[in-house]
Amino acid sequence: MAVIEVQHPLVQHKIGLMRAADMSTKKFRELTAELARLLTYETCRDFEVESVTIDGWAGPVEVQRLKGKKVTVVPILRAGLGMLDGVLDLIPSAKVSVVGIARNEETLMPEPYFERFVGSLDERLALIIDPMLATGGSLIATIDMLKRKGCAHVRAICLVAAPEGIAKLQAAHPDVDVYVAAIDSHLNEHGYIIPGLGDAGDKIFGTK
Ligand SMILES: O=P(O)(O)OC[C@H]1O[C@H](OP(=O)(O)OP(=O)(O)O)[C@H](O)[C@@H]1O
Ligand SMILES: O=c1cc[nH]c(=O)[nH]1
Ligand SMILES: [Mg+2]
Repeated sequence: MAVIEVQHPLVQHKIGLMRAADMSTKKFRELTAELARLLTYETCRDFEVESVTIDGWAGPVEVQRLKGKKVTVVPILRAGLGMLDGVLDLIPSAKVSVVGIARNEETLMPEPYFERFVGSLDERLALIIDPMLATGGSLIATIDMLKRKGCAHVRAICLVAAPEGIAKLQAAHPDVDVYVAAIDSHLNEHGYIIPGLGDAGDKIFGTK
């Protein structure tokens, strides 16, 4: 498993902006979508292309086309929804599978409450999206669900990850690569990432 911390200056600038305490819901949501777009660009870097000849303005021209990779994006409710439009901007033909998981605030265990997957998961790359990888429980539970449905190729895109969650994910699913804007220092006693972003779901939806 690899965790790719994307070092692009735009990514690093925007994740830095997101750490400010006094940020409006509108701004936090916009930055979440922008980072989702930039991280998707990196996540698709190794997608296969093929040469095809088309009619160009000056005659036949050889161009590169994506080799028709089947993708399902998998937002983890709620916060993952904040990244969905950004990902679909770059992969507009992707199907969307939705997983609802709430982390129990006392035990920090993931509590799944919804799942709706598209068909042919065995033929698809699943691209899980969630801004926060903290203990790793929510992401691991989502990968477990996808694999039970026959999905063999999974990647994840997160904005911020904690070392504790990365280690747990690595042990549970060594085949899954994760693209992140930042690997932060540690989790606090409530399971929040430090320095982190705070509660991403609340910030995206304006709750609390
Ligand atoms: O790695 P973990 O320890 O599992 O924590 C990360 C999860 O916690 C947050 O969701 P939350 O459960 O707060 O739900 P929400 O998106 O509805 O706010 C976050 O969006 C992740 O899904
Ligand atoms: O830091 C954290 C940890 C879990 N969920 C969040 O939204 N933020
Ligand atoms: Mg939350």
